[in-house]
Amino acid sequence: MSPHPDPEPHVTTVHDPNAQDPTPPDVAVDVAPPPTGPRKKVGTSRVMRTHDPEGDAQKVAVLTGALPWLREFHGNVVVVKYGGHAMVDEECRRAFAEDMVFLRTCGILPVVVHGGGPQVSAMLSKLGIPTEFRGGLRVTTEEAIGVVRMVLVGQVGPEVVGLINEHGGRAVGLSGEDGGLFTAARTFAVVDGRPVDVGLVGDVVAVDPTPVRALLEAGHIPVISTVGPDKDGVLHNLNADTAAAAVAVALGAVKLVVLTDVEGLYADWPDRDSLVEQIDARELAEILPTLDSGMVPKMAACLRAVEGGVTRATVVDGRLPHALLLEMFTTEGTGTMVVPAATEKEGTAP
Ligand SMILES: Nc1ncnc2c1ncn2[C@@H]1O[C@H](COP(=O)(O)OP(=O)(O)O)[C@@H](O)[C@H]1O
Ligand SMILES: CC(=O)N[C@@H](CCC(=O)OP(=O)(O)O)C(=O)O
Repeated sequence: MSPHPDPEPHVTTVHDPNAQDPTPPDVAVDVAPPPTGPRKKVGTSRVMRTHDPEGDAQKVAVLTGALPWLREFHGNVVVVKYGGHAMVDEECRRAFAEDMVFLRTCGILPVVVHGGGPQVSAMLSKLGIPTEFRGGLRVTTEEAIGVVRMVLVGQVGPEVVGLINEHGGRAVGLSGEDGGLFTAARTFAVVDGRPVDVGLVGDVVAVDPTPVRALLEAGHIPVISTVGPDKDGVLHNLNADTAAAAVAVALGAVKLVVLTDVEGLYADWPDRDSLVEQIDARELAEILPTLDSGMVPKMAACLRAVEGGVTRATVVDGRLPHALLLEMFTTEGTGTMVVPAATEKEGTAP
């Protein structure tokens, strides 16, 4: 994998934080006090320091290496799509929550759009309602949409909010039905190049970011559940990748990070040697029709984001604790990064 392009100190972002997303005022984030670390106590009060010059040099390199990225992202929105498959492991859930609090504490504005496909499937099966996916989208009947809403808005959303708050964040949940956030329009899946009816599944055709901006301004971490009404008020099931891309574009995010259960995009799935590190929008658009179902909404979302002005969209392995921090604050990054077509060879902006 080739490294991410080096950040330049003079780099400007496409997004003007002062115009749209004010840097939070001194946000009160209730984080735990810094740990004192494994220091050796002698007697009752004296603490002896062990010398580890190599370890110290590594720590300094990590901290100073993060500086250009901190500068780049500070005051800007980063949309994080937290996939249902990335939520299962306890350690990864904790790491995800810590990462959200880390970003917010650094003055970056994370907005979480959560999935919950496996959790919806589990509930449907518990209720004896058959379910299937076509072209990566759940075929959603009138019976199923109630369950989708119940699971995403009533279960998974509050769980993600609770998780972040347990780790010192101030997350607030909202769904596409709240404050006119999403307007959906019925859409189709594409299977073998042909449109296929999947029932009450919508594309996000309009986003009113006002409620999300209000939460950001008040110092919160918005956590969005992806159901939304169409213009007639009929509730639709929205793929979370698609919705995350729409939110990222509407908020002028600098970055969309999609956390999933695979290292990134494999050009020749399932050949594990074919992991793509970087791909530009033009090439992605070409290969999109050839991809397998799970990756289609994900890569289509990344494409939509960068075509809509988001500087970078990345698919990252959410099973790796703190993969998001690695992706955002190291030059090497991790996962698959989608960049706008025009900047493919430039290699300067982070
Ligand atoms: N070309 C590909 N590269 C990577 N993963 C792929 C590819 N094609 C299909 N997949 C599958 O897509 C899955 C991710 O999609 P999905 O299960 O919908 O994730 P999530 O719940 O995070 O949205 C991967 O676990 C993998 O099994
Ligand atoms: C239309 C459609 O497929 N909606 C998804 C919404 C949840 C989702 O996208 O969850 P993941 O991100 O975990 O896959 C579903 O019903 O499963």
